[in-house]
Amino acid sequence: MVQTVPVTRYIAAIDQGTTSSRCIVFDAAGTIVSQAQREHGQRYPRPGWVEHDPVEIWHRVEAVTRGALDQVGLAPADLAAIGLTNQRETTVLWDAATGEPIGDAIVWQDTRTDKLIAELAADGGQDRFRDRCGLPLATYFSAPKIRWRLDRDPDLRRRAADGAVRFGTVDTWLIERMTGAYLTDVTNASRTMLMNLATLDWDDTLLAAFDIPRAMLPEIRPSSQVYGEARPFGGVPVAAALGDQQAALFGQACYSPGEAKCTYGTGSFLLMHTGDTPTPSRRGLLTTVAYRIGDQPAAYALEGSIAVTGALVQWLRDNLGIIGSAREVNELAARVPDSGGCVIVPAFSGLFAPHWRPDARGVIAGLTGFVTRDHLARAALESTAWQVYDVVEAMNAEADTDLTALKVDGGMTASDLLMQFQSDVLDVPVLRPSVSETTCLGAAYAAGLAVGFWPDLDALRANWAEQRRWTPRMSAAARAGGARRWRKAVARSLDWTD
Ligand SMILES: Nc1ncnc2c1ncn2[C@@H]1O[C@H](COP(=O)(O)OP(=O)(O)O)[C@@H](O)[C@H]1O
Ligand SMILES: O=P(O)(O)OC[C@H](O)CO
Repeated sequence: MVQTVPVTRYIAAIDQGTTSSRCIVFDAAGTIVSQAQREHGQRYPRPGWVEHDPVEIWHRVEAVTRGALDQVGLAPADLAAIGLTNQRETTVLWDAATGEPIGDAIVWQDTRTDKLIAELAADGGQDRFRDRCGLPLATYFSAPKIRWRLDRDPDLRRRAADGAVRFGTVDTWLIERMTGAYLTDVTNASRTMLMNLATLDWDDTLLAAFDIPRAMLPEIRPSSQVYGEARPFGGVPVAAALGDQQAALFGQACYSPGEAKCTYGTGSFLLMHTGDTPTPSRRGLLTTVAYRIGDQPAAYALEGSIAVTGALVQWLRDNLGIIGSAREVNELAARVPDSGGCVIVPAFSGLFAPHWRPDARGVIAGLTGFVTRDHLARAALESTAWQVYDVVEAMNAEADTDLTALKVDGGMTASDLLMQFQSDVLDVPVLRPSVSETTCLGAAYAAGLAVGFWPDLDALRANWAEQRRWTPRMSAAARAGGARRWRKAVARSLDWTD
């Protein structure tokens, strides 16, 4: 019998995130073979504005992809496919003929569209488009960012209507650079506020409400499908794209209704798989597409998006200087048994899920002469857990079934204190997998499925292994007392801006 020796044995996943781009090469067991990472610049031209240079992002992506291959002496021919995952909602415009960006990308955190959002919400309320796109009116999503650009440049609007200007989320921008194809994956499209969740196509009512021409939008495609050949990387098939939070859900093998993960980074994002029909939310969660594999029906998720979690730790480091590194927050917090009655609500850019209150601003409540920087460090970590608690409460009520365990990933899961406190306040086990790079892993899985590198979801599920588990230790009375104090602090953060 003649044995065939496979010549391509790896999948590369590119994760283009808010602060950095990374590329991780995985083998068939889902084990990391190599990785490279590079940061890109954050531009803050005015208060509340956040921009990225799309060309710089592309150069970082090129560099990390080559870097990850070079580290272990791999050539593009050793790859079966490339999978892409990306920061979501961030809005790029470029010239259809030249491919050159028109201005910088407007990042998801940017709040310049707050007046436009207030005007749109004045006519029908914040939830007026929820039944179509699953999202509340918020500065977070792409549609208001596109509209802001078109409103300020009549010539741009005219060219956009003629198809001479292209809009894309970061997946679209990078896929066009790699393959020449102009398309978006359905999970990214579901974050624009322009896609209808039922038809999975651009929605004429939403396009009219935001005054955005269809001619400037890409074709919506499944998340796992060969899109084209990556010309700068030896023609390897680009075979998946997913928003980064959906990719983490996929990498955590949450393939059945009720399975959930939370990714703790700059912000934190909890997604629960809800099956193959969209579940509407009446409690401030987002209804979003989880993934779509080829021509199979799409899977949907409920999402609780929290804008500021790890960013608060960075703020303690960079703005207050009470810690020298993110890791140090744990050393301070561990010196005290509790936060000394102090509660931080880090509503730096309003509160996202489940409150959606752009008028909120950060507060430190309960200050007394007793409170030290150790208590502040502890309160900072606890604020992450309480924000996730709010989202889980909404999720339980919405899904009509209580979460029984939470899979976690992301940079903040390095904090043992936070993970224990999270398990305590949620009263469920918190599980961290052996491969913590779930975002890249999810993109690799989706690409691998498209090219037959992995046969099916069962094979991917078999790769998931628990590395660490935290179980609840807190009394019900302590949990209830903490929740009460948290709710009072949240109430004090509201109605701050005019
Ligand atoms: N040991 C730690 N304890 C607490 N927070 C941490 C720790 N290490 C990193 N962080 C926080 O986690 C975030 C980085 O996580 P990461 O998953 O890389 O984020 P992102 O993908 O959003 O850039 C930073 O905001 C940092 O403050
Ligand atoms: O790039 P991250 O990890 O900060 O994720 C950003 C989210 O996709 C925003 O919705």
